[in-house]
Amino acid sequence: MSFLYIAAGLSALVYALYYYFTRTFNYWKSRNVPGPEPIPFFGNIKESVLRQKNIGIIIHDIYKAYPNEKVVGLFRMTSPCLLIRDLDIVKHIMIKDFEVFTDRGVDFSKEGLGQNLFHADGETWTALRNRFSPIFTTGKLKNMFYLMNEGADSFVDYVTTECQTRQEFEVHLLLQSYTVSTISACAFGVSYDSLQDKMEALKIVDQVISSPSYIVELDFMYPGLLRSLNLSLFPKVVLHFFANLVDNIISQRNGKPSGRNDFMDLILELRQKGEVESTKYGHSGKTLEITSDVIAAQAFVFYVAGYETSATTMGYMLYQLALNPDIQKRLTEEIDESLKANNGQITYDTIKEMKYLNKVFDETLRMYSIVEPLQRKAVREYKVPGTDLTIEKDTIVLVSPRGIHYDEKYYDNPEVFNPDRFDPEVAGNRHPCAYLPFGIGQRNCIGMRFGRLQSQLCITKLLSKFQVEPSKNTARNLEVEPHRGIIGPKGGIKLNVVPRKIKS
Ligand code: HEM
Repeated sequence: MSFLYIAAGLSALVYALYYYFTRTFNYWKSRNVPGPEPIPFFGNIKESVLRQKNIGIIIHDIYKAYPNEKVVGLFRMTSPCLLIRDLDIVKHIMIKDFEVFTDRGVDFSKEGLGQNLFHADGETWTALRNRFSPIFTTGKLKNMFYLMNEGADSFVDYVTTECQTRQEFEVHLLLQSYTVSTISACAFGVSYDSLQDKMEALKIVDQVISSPSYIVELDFMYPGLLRSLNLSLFPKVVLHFFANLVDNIISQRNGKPSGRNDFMDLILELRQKGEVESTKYGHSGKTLEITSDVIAAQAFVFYVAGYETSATTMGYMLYQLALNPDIQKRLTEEIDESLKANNGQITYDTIKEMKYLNKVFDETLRMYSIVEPLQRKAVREYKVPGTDLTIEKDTIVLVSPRGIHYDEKYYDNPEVFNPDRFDPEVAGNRHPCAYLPFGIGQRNCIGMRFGRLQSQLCITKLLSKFQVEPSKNTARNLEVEPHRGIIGPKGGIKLNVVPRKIKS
């Protein structure tokens, strides 16, 4: 008898759980929005939750499966969200109707580094963006260029020494040593004594950030939970690391700019000036005091967003150059000419003037856009233009740059690496939302110019002395790492780095 009770109790529990974890699954059907069939608990992102596929690849697969749809309804766990495929709707959401989509929808505890530009929403984001935009201007970057230059020179010295004993490198990791040192110098004025120290610091922060944590999935299941429980996306060790780093730098500089012109100086300058006038990103209605917490949160986001994105872009770029020697030759010729014309010096302006370098860079990010998918949250009800659909307040909308970048409607033979797609006449005829590696609109990447500059400078210096070639271990079919939140090569990128025979 008791067996029957237990069996009945278990069945009721299973039914209750099944009901709970499928309760929303009629959401898109009832609104006539097409989309893939969700499965209990996981919705449409099971392989991402099980760390078998990167979330960016899953969203790209969904994009491909609905070639004739403007929008597709899907479920991240049990939460409905809408994938936007149509570029005119993308333009409305990201640019024209931005006031409805100011939020990214991953807001969390303010004390837990949540007051950073990437994750903050609402008035905090508006105030932060108004405040911090002035430190990313061309003038400020030019002042910082000397710091990047030093970093690139010491990186090339390091490669030169290493090349005496080996040819093959895992270039993704190698390039991270450069971006970590550059971002450390440009953001915090930290110069480590040796490359080994940099790699150690990188490993610690990187391991902590990328170690398996299911807090993101918790946020998918219960949007807003993290903020209401005052939880952070990041472990305490990361919070303490950045809080201590910032406190030390501020006290070393006596709370004032030191003249290094790095980000920390610029933030301290802002703090001295008091409130900013600019309201380009809207009226926040609230004043934002630049406290140590706010500085630590920006230091954190500049650090994380600054090293990995650029190192990954450069890694993929070298990979494609190794596989396409004609393109590498053309780029090397441009670099050699530019160096010759400028007495061997590379400046901010010479980088900007290297047209082919810029095209190779753009084509790399077309094939390998790093931040996938883009995300916004509707802050109020919204009628989706060109459809009969009205989305509710708090609906998350997604855009798949990778889906768009590999769509034959916008790019012929998208699997082929062809920098000439970015000839100004060709690129100028494309829809403004057909190329989105840095996002688009008012909430696009604030560090775009910094990321381009540090990557292009490093590639220029490296290719002025070395060439890259496939090695016997170079993967012909690079897979995307499923464990990380952004796009990156699974197992790294192995290439031979060979000193060039420079003609005298
Ligand atoms: C190749 C390098 C980089 C790539 C591909 C990249 C890409 C992106 C993308 C796609 C976004 C989201 C934009 C959107 O939702 O519309 C973003 C946001 C952001 N990026 Fe970057 N990024 C790069 C470098 C950097 C660097 C060097 C920094 C800082 C030093 C940085 C800081 C940020 C910040 C703070 C945001 C959030 C902006 C906001 O919400 O207001 N990024 N980035």
